[in-house]
Amino acid sequence: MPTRTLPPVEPYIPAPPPTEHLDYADLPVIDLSKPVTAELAAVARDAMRTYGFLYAVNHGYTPSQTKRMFDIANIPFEHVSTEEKQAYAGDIKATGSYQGYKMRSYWHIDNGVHDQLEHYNINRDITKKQHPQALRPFLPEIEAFAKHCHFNVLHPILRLLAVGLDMPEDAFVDIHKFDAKGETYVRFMKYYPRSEEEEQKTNNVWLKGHTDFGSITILYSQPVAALQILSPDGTWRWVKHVDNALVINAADALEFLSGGVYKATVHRVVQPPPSQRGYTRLGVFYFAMPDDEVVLSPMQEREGRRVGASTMEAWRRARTSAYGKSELKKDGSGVDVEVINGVVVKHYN
Ligand SMILES: O=C(O)CCC(=O)C(=O)O
Ligand SMILES: [Fe+2]
Repeated sequence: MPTRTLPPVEPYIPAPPPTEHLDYADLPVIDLSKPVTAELAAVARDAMRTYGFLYAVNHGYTPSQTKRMFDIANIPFEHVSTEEKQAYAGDIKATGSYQGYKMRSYWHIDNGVHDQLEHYNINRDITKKQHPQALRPFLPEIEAFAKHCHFNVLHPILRLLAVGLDMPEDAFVDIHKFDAKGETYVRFMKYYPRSEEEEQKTNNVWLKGHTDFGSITILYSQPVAALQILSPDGTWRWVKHVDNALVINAADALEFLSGGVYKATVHRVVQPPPSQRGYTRLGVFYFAMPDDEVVLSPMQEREGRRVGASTMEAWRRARTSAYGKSELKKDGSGVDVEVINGVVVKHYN
């Protein structure tokens, strides 16, 4: 086979790891090169039942393949003009759909302070939308990346989580088809340092505590400490960077479908520790969700903690439109609450 020369890309240089000692969450590790066995399924099940988070290793990309994806992920932020970004911005709140740029300042965080982060979101069907000029040479690699996430990570994890509930191995896989109508997508995300005033007014919160609305979120581990999860004991703990590992979390749709067994765990993004301040923070994600027409009710008879009954399409549109608006009500403990499609959704500081 002839070897293809890949288009050159400017390297993205990430921040060095933090020098501080941080209180890290102790998350279980799943080795994706191992076959689906009852033992491995039990580890995945217990992780998703208690923490709602786990690490996956040996997913099949070498460190240099992963690094190349981070280099590509930086392009939409650093090599596209503001005018061109605006032309490719998604109308997220009106359409309830993430496609294209989420520009900086689009969301309200707290006390009049808006976010300092940009996304570029790409449906796994990369032909659904046009993309900025600078990204076009890399679309074949982005498409291959989406397939890698879908078939080499998402499906194996979903198989373990189905077996963990004594369901047929493909019960979740069958409602996460690559070619079905749905919004499972790749996200590139860049956070920019904020002013001291913004830090103070938001209590150092960059992205409020939330659950993701899909089934599984896949995050490519990166060195800037900022992601925290709300642990079962009620304390926020940092997520530690593990080279070439994936941080995987359960989200709303999986909680609904599993009758509340798998927890859509609350997580947030805060100002990094002092040794990493002043750096940008680049993220690469795959946000997976069931196919649009799937009804989000328990697939087995179980006592659900939280049960939704809308379709995935209705749920994702409602959650996406609602995010980052300013007029939220606080509950007794100061947490912002809103009711979406009959389900209470909270946003934590
Ligand atoms: O940047 C991160 O580490 C997490 C971002 C996140 O939680 C989200 O985009 O839903
Ligand atoms: Fe999230």
